[in-house]
Amino acid sequence: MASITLDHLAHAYRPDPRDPQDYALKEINHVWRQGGAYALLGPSGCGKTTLLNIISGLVTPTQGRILFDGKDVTNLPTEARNIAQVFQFPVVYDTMTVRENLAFPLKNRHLPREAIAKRVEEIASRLDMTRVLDRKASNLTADAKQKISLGRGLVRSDVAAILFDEPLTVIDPHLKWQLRSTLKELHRALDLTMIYVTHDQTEALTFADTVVVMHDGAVVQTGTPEELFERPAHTFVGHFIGSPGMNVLPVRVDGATAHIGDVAVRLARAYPALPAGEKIELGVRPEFATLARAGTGLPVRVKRIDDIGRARIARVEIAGHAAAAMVPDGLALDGDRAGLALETRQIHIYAGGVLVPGEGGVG
Ligand SMILES: Nc1ncnc2c1ncn2[C@@H]1O[C@H](COP(=O)(O)OP(=O)(O)OP(=O)(O)O)[C@@H](O)[C@H]1O
Repeated sequence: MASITLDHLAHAYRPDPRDPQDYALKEINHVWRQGGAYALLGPSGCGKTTLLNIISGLVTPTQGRILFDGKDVTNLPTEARNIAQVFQFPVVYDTMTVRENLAFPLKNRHLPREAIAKRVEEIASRLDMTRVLDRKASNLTADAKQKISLGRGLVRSDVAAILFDEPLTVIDPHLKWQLRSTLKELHRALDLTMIYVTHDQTEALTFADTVVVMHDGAVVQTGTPEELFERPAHTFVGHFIGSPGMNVLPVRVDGATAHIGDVAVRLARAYPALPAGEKIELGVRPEFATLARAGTGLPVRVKRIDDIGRARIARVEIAGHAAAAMVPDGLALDGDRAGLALETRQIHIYAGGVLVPGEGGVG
């Protein structure tokens, strides 16, 4: 295992990159801690695979260095990096048994027979594959084959890191849920550095202690699932994480008051120095916005109410802008007029999409 440092790393596929848009991966500085469980989360095309390929050595970055435990590996090939990888689709030897498949990476490293047997049994048991250990891989389902791929990634205890690239794509939805928890348990038990690439927020948030969110080739936030939820560093993170995502409303801010059209909203902090020329927005998650009787809180019009099982969500309009809010049990509405109560401390202000910390704590 190793800590992995990305030092001023950037990558452009075109040979003559000039401006930021030419980079598939914009400059990133990051340390993947030894033993950490990380998710690399972002929509299709945001640069996740490019970054993963730089870590594994399949792509040499245009700029910057990559260090494993302080040693520069930027120009080392994949074989010299001691990385395990699990891809979207199964990579297994069909003619071998499950046991032989799992043992293969260890045999290659010339581990003693007893050590191999013990480790294979352990990994098979954790993946619930003990019963099929002596079956040929070719006779198994796609799900089971992908479990073998996961096992082959996990079986070596000496790897610098395990990289998972959307590993549950081919897995049946029911089993997917179970495997997500299994991977989390395996991380705790095996003490390996794991980097899990996905575009699925549920997968990222269940697996990772730290989530690295990417958007348009750049890392927009690195944090725990709680931090991403409670303090999105970018409006993209607010939108992308959460269901429904964060409300983002254009505002004019005057000290510790935001104005959404002619509706004034009191803020917990003051914003005396917002950059001129940037779009200023207020962000508040629906979970911190509660519908109330008309005449209390901020005036809104209710467009519709969606029942999403665990909660009822009101789709409202505030000063002409759409927003979502929670509907408390027992609230009786009179027509489409209602009030909106916002949790002041959970309101964030963004300039050009980026969180502005604000000053002091008002109220
Ligand atoms: N070999 C390549 N040559 C040129 N451009 C590439 C190459 N590979 C990726 N790109 C471009 O780089 C950008 C980032 O792609 P990348 O595959 O890293 O994103 P991703 O987040 O992994 O997306 P996906 O989940 O769809 O694979 C995209 O605009 C893509 O078109």
